[in-house]
Amino acid sequence: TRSTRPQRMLKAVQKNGTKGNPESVISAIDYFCKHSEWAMNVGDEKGSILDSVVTEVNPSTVLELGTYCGYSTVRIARLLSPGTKLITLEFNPVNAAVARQIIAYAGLQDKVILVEGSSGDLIPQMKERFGIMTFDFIFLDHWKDRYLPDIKLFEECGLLRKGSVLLADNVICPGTPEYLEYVRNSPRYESKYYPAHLEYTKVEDGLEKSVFLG
Ligand SMILES: O=C(NC/C=C/[C@H]1O[C@@H](n2cnc3cncnc32)[C@H](O)[C@@H]1O)c1cc([N+](=O)[O-])cc(O)c1O
Ligand SMILES: [Mg+2]
Repeated sequence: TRSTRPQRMLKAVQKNGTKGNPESVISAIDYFCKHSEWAMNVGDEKGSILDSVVTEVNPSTVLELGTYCGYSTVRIARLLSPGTKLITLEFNPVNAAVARQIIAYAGLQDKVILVEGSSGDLIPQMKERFGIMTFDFIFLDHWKDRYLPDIKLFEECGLLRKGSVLLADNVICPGTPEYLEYVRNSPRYESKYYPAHLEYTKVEDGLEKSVFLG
């Protein structure tokens, strides 16, 4: 059967990237998306904002929802301090298989735990399966109608602490109106919008950073 876009993206990484060099993997994916096929990676513009927030937080416990091809996984993992690992959740096995290879090509496999499954099922298992008490940093980039139910799940499972940072992609395009309304109106979060553009386009989009106040 015909290859998938993630599989074609992996080929481009193996062709144009340098093994063990995360920056070259990021550049190879951005080049592929700009010159061959658009894909829903967070991209270079929003990716730089992601980088700055990760660097500012310098998290010890990290969770990503929606690995897709591993582009933002590589962006985040390359910035983590030695010994810190990020957990990333992906329920499409074909995408997960591509992401594992892209993460390994970047040489970051020892800093990433990719778990296949849905966030709704896996979030309640974080404590028992991975010994996580609370997350310092969470990147939301999965199905947009899952952002709100999953943030409520984080609260119910006691996975947030005073100062936990949630960074959400696509709050304008495709948009996550219910999530935005929740974090911007809840007294339990301090929220800030980072304006940017939809990856590889001129369409308005941005990231919402929400700090849990305890
Ligand atoms: O739809 C978008 N992203 C959804 C991402 C989806 C990816 O996360 C996984 N997933 C989903 N819920 C999951 C729950 N649990 C685990 N994996 C999950 C899916 O298997 C897919 O690999 C999107 C769309 C546009 N766009 O312009 O259209 C732009 C973007 O930046 C986007 O992020
Ligand atoms: Mg996105």
